[in-house]
Amino acid sequence: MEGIDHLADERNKAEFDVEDMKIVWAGSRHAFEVSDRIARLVASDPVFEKSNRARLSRKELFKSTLRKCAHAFKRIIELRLNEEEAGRLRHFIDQPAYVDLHWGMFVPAIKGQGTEEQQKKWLSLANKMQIIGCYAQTELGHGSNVQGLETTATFDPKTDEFVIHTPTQTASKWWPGGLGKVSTHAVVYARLITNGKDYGIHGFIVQLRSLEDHSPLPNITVGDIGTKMGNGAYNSMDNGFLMFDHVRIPRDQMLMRLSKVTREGEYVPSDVPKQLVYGTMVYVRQTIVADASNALSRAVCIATRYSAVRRQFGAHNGGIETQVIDYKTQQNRLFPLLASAYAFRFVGEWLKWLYTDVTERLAASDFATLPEAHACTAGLKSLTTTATADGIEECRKLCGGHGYLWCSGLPELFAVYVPACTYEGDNVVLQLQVARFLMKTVAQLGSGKVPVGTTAYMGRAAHLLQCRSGVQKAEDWLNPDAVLEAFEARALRMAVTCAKNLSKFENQEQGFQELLADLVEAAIAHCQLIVVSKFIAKLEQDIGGKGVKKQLNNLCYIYALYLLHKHLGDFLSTNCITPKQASLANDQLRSLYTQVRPNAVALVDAFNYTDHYLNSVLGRYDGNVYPKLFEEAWKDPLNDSVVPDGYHEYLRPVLKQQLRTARL
Ligand SMILES: CCCCCCCC/C=C\CCCCC/C=C/C(=O)SCCNC(=O)CCNC(=O)[C@H](O)C(C)(C)COP(=O)(O)OP(=O)(O)OC[C@H]1O[C@@H](n2cnc3c(N)ncnc32)[C@H](O)[C@@H]1OP(=O)(O)O
Ligand SMILES: Cc1cc2nc3c(=O)[nH]c(=O)nc-3n(C[C@H](O)[C@H](O)[C@H](O)COP(=O)(O)OP(=O)(O)OC[C@H]3O[C@@H](n4cnc5c(N)ncnc54)[C@H](O)[C@@H]3O)c2cc1C
Repeated sequence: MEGIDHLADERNKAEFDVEDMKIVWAGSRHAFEVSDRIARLVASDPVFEKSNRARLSRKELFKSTLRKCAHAFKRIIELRLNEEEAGRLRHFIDQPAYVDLHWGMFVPAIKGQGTEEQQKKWLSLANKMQIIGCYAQTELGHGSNVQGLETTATFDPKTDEFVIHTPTQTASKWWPGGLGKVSTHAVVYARLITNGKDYGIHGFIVQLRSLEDHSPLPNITVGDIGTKMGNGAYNSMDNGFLMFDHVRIPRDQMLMRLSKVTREGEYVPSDVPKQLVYGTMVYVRQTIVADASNALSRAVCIATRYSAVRRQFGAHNGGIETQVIDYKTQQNRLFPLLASAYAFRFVGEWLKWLYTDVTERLAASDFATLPEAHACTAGLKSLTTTATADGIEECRKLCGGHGYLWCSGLPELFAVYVPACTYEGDNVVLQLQVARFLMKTVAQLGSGKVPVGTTAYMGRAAHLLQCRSGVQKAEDWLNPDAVLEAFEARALRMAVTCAKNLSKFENQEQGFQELLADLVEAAIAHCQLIVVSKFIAKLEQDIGGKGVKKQLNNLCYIYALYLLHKHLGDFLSTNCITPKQASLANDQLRSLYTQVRPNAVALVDAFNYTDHYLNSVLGRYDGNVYPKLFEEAWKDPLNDSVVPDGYHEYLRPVLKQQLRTARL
């Protein structure tokens, strides 16, 4: 059976050019070529083997992670990989590690918040990995409430130093990745106190461990917070705790790009918005949105290929059974996830553009778009990670019993991914930031201030608050204007209803707390509109390749109509559509599923994942699932011996006892 492509028939059915779709998925030919080359490089290197991760103890897993990171760094230098290639290498190695935080948060925090002088000093060390850093913000007692952090950094003018201190147990840093066992340095967020006054949260570079023997420096207590969910999974990461007992650092280790403390201890506030101290989080949230499509597409690739291989029922007169992918229920669960993977890809591309744009504006002292960038990164991070975590679990169920096996690749993917709903901002807390932004925008309607960017639609409130959908037949739901109008009207009406209910409260903050659940739903409606509108905007671009645009068109409308169906209560209760129009949307959705069906396997092939990266018996490119499931089963340590360890001590006596009792 080796060498046979069990999915060849599926691939032959495709009505578009997969190679062209690969370019669209990657973002450009260049991006495709880099990813393809680096993925193969990783797959062919035995050090990056990962198929046995679940069987390693925590210590073995951690050591193997250190080995992989060291080997990766060696290869990066040997092959002179540039920043983009090195990033892809870490991505395809696919093992959470301290390097994610070093490159993903420590370096960006210094870039964003350090002065030029500080950048020169610290980045030259960090870029060569002569120091390794992490991002130490969250504490045992506070994560979401950043303003509630307790760690203090008190300026001592006598010695020109800050004294970093953990005043209570709840002030201990708790969670930072890479902190537990690896980082030599951290950007520590602490309350800045000078001349007896508390100036709130600021970032400080603090050395934690000796560069000679790696032992913690005096008055620093540091360690790993313990094993996390799932075998393998995120346990390769040393999330840590950290306590300071009056640790002294030079004044120039406060990150001083935004605000400063002078030699005399005078606090010089920033002339830019103080929220820029949160800049690293905005950056990372943007990368997490881009990453959501990676995780979801991976799960969807496994579930789609397996659904084409798997057959149940429907055989007549000894014929073959039905492929489970042909059941409409399977399609109704799987294809919206396939469409979501593509949708998140394109909204991720757009968000990257928005982030670059706001960064350029900030450099030119234009802060006008900062609130929108914060709302978009927070809201889309929340929306895409929630949908991806739920989507991975749905893919596991789509694979039936075998999906529950570790070798399906899905349990580990879920366990690694699901904390994305919490880290970098709890998903509910983040949607509430969007809600605050929306309430402000609604309050300004009619004031002459025209909403722009992702809230531009609110400027058409007069129309959107009273319009009725003009859809009369199922195909009308393929009209972008009809879809956009329905999503815009729903989002606006939900936001306006919240604003009206809010206005009934004398105390606005009290009202906000009372209406939290409705506000989150309004924020989600706004974020879903963004994703739908960016997918539609993508279709307006010049996309070449045989049949590619047609497929993307189908996926776009599956995404939109699936959301409409899922949130029908919103659309009906806000009178944006009628029950008849909802039913027509459903008819159109079923028709789209039929059109996507012959292309499904090719649409996941377009992700161009190697078998190494997928690490899934069910998602193998060749579809040769059953013999490989047996191979994996035989590898399990329980099958090392025919009679298990413990038989003589614990099984035999029980069996014998039962036998004796039966004879009596
Ligand atoms: C790291 C590698 C990345 C690679 C990713 C790809 C692969 C991923 C795979 C694996 C890697 C995983 C790595 C995980 C690492 C995880 C790291 C972390 O979790 S770090 C810690 C993150 N912590 C948080 O996110 C905390 C959440 N809380 C907050 O952000 C804030 O406190 C808040 C809840 C948003 C605000 O609280 P509050 O209302 O108290 O606000 P204030 O602080 O008083 O501020 C009020 C005004 O400021 C505005 N605001 C708030 N945040 C921002 C911002 N970021 N930018 C701009 N403006 C902001 C807010 O809107 C208020 O405005 P006004 O109303 O006053 O106008
Ligand atoms: C795997 C992982 C890696 C991490 N890595 C890092 C790292 O590298 N560096 C770092 O500094 N931190 C890190 N963190 C910490 C992470 O950022 C926080 O856990 C996260 O911000 C959530 O904060 P919390 O734990 O305080 O949750 P809490 O705020 O305690 O949330 C608990 C519950 O309360 C709800 N809630 C809280 N506030 C409100 C509110 N205002 N309104 C309504 N509901 C609310 C939440 O929705 C949630 O349901 C990591 C966490 C994890 C899980």
